[in-house]
Amino acid sequence: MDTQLEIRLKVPLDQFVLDLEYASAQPVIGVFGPSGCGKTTLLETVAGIRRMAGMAGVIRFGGTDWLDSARKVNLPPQQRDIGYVPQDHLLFPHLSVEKNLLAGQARAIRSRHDPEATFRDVTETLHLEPLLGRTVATLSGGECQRVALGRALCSGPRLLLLDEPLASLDITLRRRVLPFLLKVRDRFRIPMLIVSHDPFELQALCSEVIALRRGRIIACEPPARLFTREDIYPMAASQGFENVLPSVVTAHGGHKTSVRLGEDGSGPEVNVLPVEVEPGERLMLGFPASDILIATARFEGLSARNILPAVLTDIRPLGDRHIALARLEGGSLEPLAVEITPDAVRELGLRPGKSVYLLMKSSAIRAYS
Ligand SMILES: Nc1ncnc2c1ncn2[C@@H]1O[C@H](COP(=O)(O)OP(=O)(O)OP(=O)(O)O)[C@@H](O)[C@H]1O
Repeated sequence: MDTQLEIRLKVPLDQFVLDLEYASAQPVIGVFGPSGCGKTTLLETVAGIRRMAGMAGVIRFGGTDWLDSARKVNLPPQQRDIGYVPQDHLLFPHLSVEKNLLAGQARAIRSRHDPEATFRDVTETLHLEPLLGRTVATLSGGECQRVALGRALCSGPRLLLLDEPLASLDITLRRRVLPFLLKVRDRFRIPMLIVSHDPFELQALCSEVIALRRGRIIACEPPARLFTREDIYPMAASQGFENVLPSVVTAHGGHKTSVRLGEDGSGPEVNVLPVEVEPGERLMLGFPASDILIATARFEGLSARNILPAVLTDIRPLGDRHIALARLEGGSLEPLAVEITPDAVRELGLRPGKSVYLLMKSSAIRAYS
């Protein structure tokens, strides 16, 4: 894959220097890290909104230099072909949804796209048709986020920059708006750079995640691998860690929905509580690391509906617990993180390479359509 985004940057801040070297061809890149580590500064610098004294380096996207301080190149935001959705969405509150979307379109600088077709596509993908005549001031938080995303898309961007796209929403609403982001990713296939402190969102959306600490990259990996690292997991698990896996619905009815894990549904079968979906549709599943049990034998007479053979790939001490990484048999999924006590590790003789079963109650698995 050719490098799409290249960043070599030094930006002096209050307490430290944002100091990065990064190049990637990944389509959807996440930026993760504690508050104040430089995530928004990075995004705003890529957008061309943040222009600070002492800033030096190169930002190149798709072969175009957006910033090259040595050559005194620093394109203004409107020449960078970006769609930027800031944390507080900055919609025009007294204008209708339609006018807000058209304002995005008016900002398009070169028309590589058909603005009317894009408008139709965006409103349909984000289910904005019923809202077009409403003024923004009357919308809910989740609706505002969808409009802000729509406005950014209507400008026909080559790169979407999203700053904590769901952070202003409560957890229930966040999980309801996330599927729209997934639809945007899959429908428009525009590269994205997404700042978020939510490992769930980043696992669901991104192919690669950068972890920052005090302005420096401390890790850069596919999300499932990044969040299960010993130095990242405690940060990612502060509110409980969920393994996120895509799946394809195989059957729906009665008291359960059955899916097969994996983007293409080639992984093992799992049962979840009933969800309003049709066979063939995709579901994003969340498996809380603290709700998965490990067994060394296949016991009979358990109420858990999911008993999946797996192989342990690693066991890592993390403070008062251990995390075991277990690769499910069948398919090519990343290993799942399972929280377990040191006593259980010792008494069950758990070690990398050991074959085990993962036990999951259907009701412990969260499904998002
Ligand atoms: N204009 C500025 N001049 C100097 N320092 C700044 C400026 N803006 C922000 N900073 C400092 O840079 C650091 C990074 O801020 P930034 O907003 O990029 O962090 P963040 O990771 O996005 O945080 P959060 O998750 O809380 O939004 C902070 O210590 C902040 O005080």
